[in-house]
Amino acid sequence: MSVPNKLLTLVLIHQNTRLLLGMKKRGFGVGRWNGFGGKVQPGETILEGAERELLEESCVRAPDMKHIGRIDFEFVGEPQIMEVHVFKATEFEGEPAETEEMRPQWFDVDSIPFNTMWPDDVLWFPLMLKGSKFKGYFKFEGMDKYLEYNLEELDQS
Ligand SMILES: Cc1cc(-c2ccco2)c2oc(N)nc2c1
Repeated sequence: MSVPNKLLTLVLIHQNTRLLLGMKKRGFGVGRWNGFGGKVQPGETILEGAERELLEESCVRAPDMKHIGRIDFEFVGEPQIMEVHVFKATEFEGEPAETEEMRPQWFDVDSIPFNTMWPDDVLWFPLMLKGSKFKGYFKFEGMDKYLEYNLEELDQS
């Protein structure tokens, strides 16, 4: 019996040579820098979920966020696939501020702290930064290692 995918969002704010990441303070992915996001709730669209999580986790709004990719994450031994929808924004309203969930910080795009991020990021962040659309799949065994992956850059035309 298969289970439906778990829908999640991930929002990156990329302004010229700087990228806004957050240090996850608790829960899933704690101790890693990542974009802002989380579970899509019943009754909201994926975009609404992305906007809500960005505001909750960083105190900023990004009305121009665009859907740039989807990455499916499977964990060995877990039936439910995490379907992560990635959004990118260049403009934002408000001031990034620490919340219970996240401690925001700006990074130069040439100094992204990949060693304290999810191991898949080093593969798809370059696509995100250059403005590509992409579709990915990673099979994780535990939190620190993926056994398989595929990553496809999609045509913009
Ligand atoms: C397995 C996994 C999950 C997520 C995630 C959780 C919530 C939103 O994304 C990731 O995010 C990144 N960058 N790699 C990730 C791997």
